[in-house]
Amino acid sequence: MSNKIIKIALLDMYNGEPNQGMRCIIDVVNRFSPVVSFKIFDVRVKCELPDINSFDIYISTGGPGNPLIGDGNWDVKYYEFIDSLNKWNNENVIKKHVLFICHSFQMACLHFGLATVTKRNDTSFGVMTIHKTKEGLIDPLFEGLADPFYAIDSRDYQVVQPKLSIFAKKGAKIISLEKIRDHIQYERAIMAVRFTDYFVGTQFHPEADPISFVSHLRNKDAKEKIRAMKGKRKFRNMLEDLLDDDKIYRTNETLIPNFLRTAINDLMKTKKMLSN
Ligand SMILES: NC(=O)CC[C@H](N)C(=O)O
Repeated sequence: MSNKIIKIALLDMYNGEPNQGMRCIIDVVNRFSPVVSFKIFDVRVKCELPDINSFDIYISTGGPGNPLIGDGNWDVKYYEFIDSLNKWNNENVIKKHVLFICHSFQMACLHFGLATVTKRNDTSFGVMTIHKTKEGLIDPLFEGLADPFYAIDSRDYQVVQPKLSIFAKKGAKIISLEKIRDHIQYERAIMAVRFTDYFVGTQFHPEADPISFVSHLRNKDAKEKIRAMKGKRKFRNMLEDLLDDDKIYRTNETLIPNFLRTAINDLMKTKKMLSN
């Protein structure tokens, strides 16, 4: 790995399965290449986790399957690693910044005891509207995004039933929610949480770009499944949403860049402070 100032660890949670997430995350991270370098860790297949002393920023990806179940090995090590990052932040001036995406977000919510994770009645897949909460309106992660904004969602599970007393005790905040579904009696799922000043997570995929979505639809079975699920008109509307500059492109160009910029600025400031 090169000597660039800021080191990013990508925690690959895809369990060896083909996915669009890794390419999209690498694409966004590479926009910061003058100042950052990155290394990938295969958490679920190889049980790989980084050395905490060697990396500044961590992005933990989405992944397949039930977030409540691991193999008793990688999941235990993963949770221990998250605890060690948290402990580090409580004890050190130079902080470790972490972004949890989708599967990792669900696991983090469970681990911190903030909410329940249940299986949805149906798969959520496509371009969704994401609503900022009052806290979300002022969170730097969403700066430059409208309310609501748009994101790609791809999941069978949901984070629901927040334990508000635990949120209050830990200082965690719900920063976005699912769309309001008037005619359906379901609880709105939690779509993003600020766990601490340095840990934040989203249920949706902020890394997704329109190309990744279209590539997924080149698989005939996937396309048919989604078209059947949504109906022809909604499916076509979704394709149109993909081309809109203010929707998926905007989220891709804004959210992870906000996370990285905030983290890089903080790291440069504290590192400089210590070297003075
Ligand atoms: N894309 C994802 O990370 C999905 C998360 C989880 N496996 C679910 O189905 O809800």
